[in-house]
Amino acid sequence: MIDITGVSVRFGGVHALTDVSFAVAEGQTCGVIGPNGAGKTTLFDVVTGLRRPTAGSVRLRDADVTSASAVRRARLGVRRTFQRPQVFGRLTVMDNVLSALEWHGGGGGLAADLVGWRSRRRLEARRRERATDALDRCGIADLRDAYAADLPIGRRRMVELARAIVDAPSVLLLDEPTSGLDADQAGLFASVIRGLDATILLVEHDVGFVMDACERIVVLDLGKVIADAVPAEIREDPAVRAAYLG
Ligand SMILES: Nc1ncnc2c1ncn2[C@@H]1O[C@H](COP(=O)(O)OP(=O)(O)OP(=O)(O)O)[C@@H](O)[C@H]1O
Repeated sequence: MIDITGVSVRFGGVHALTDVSFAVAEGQTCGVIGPNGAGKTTLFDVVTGLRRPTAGSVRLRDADVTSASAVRRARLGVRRTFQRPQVFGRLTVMDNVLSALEWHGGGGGLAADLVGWRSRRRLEARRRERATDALDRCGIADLRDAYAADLPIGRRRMVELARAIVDAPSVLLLDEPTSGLDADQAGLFASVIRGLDATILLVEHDVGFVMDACERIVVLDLGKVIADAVPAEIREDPAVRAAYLG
């Protein structure tokens, strides 16, 4: 589902990633851990199309997307959240989530102008239903009319998650999802992603959360994969303990 083969990224003399290869099977949740500067964000940028690798290839759902734009990957069902939640501060929570459906031809935009008002109203009602469902699942239905800019970071993170899941993503990349969340919110976050029918790649510093939420963990250190195994094995791996877990 996600196939990363021989990916290297250089920034001048810095080798951010060196010959990174691993695959995530359909429906699997795979954690990526490693110390600061290990290359985790660069890897996400390569998978989502924000950065072209210096070498290697990326395949998503059997399509080689190494040279594909971020927009094309989004059309294949790839969604992402960021270390600092990316939401529209001047839109309400509901509009933030609706806008994630808008561009996809989910009933809004120019296409909607071509259909009669009855169909349009039906499509609009369907979009609102889907957005409401995403807000419910993320525990922020009561905040639907609040402006995103007025929310604390934990809530903004849930708005970003609602935006990411509203369109039933096939591939979801989560960059430090629990940062800024309290224990209850992190628990809710874990249960939301567990309920998704998506292949998930997750970067996270909270090792407990990763061990709990992921079926598999890839460990990066200085741009290289130093381990790739199930959580129990990762916990016992001497190289991982030395580099990261301590
Ligand atoms: N745009 C850039 N220009 C130059 N060097 C960069 C750039 N982006 C990242 N790097 C370098 O590449 C390496 C990997 O960085 P990256 O941000 O991917 O690591 P990370 O594992 O996500 O770190 P963190 O946990 O701190 O977010 C680091 O040495 C970083 O300084």
